[in-house]
Amino acid sequence: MAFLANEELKKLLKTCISENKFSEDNLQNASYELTLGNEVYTNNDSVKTILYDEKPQFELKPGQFAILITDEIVKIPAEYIGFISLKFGFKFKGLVNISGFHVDPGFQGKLKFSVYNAGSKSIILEKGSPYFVLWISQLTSKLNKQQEYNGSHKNQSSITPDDIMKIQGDLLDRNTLKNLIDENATAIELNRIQRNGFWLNVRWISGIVIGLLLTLNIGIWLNKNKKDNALREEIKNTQAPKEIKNILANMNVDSVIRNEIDLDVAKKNADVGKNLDSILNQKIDSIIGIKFDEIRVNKDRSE
Ligand SMILES: O=c1ccn([C@H]2C[C@H](O)[C@@H](COP(=O)(O)OP(=O)(O)OP(=O)(O)O)O2)c(=O)[nH]1
Repeated sequence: MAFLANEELKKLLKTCISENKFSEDNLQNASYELTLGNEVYTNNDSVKTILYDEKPQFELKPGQFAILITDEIVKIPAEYIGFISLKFGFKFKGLVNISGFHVDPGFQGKLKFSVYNAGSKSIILEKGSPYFVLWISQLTSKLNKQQEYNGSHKNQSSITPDDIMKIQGDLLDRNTLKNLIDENATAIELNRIQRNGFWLNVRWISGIVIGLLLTLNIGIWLNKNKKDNALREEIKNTQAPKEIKNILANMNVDSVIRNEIDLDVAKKNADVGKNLDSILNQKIDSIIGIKFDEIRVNKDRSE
């Protein structure tokens, strides 16, 4: 068994590459370069893509699978065997040949390649460009008719629905995974920011509410204190006996609040020329009267 060199290869392939598609230009270093046909299928698509002269290219994104098919129909006679591969230049870009590497004696048809872009960038492929390499080796003896290839790939000429169904679907390749992780990380970050914002608002609002309540309470307390002081001042200035004044001095304004209202009424109803002191005294007198009675009752009880 020996591999055919350029001259033998040329002689053989002139008849074994059909439709006069053989070109001497494609003979390279004891191999023949096969070109990309007009069909391609990538795993994210629902159907295959037809390439034509106006739109001869397609993009194979990182992490995508594709089925490629040669333009040439190859026939391998019964005393030969073929070996196939991708050209190094495209392998170097990350294009990996997943499919097999041999062509059986007796095979006839277009060759299909299942490829994967393992690189980090998209690979652009174009109809009619030479991406595949074919070597042919001569067997030690010719196979008989029964031994020749007669399998399911005989006379394959296009990418079939069955081929498509075998690789169809989104794959969780590293780029898809990276995108998913990035999207989730962004969603989590947004969620965190929103939650922080919410609690920040809650803190701000509670701070404001607590501040307002404190201010209100302090205001009420100050007002009450002011009133207490005013009442004490009134008591100090009134004509009541000293003993009563001393008792009243320790009283809280709350305990005389009703009288305070009476004082407002008294003030309102007072004649313009009437002395305010006498009005205040009126009120204090009424307090004194009540408290004095209470004190007396309590005193009587304790005695
Ligand atoms: O990457 C490849 C490998 C093989 N072939 C063709 C040539 C080969 O002679 C034929 C059958 O190959 P193989 O016997 O490896 O495939 P199979 O799926 O086992 O075939 P079958 O169903 O005919 O037994 O398919 C391709 O088109 N592409």
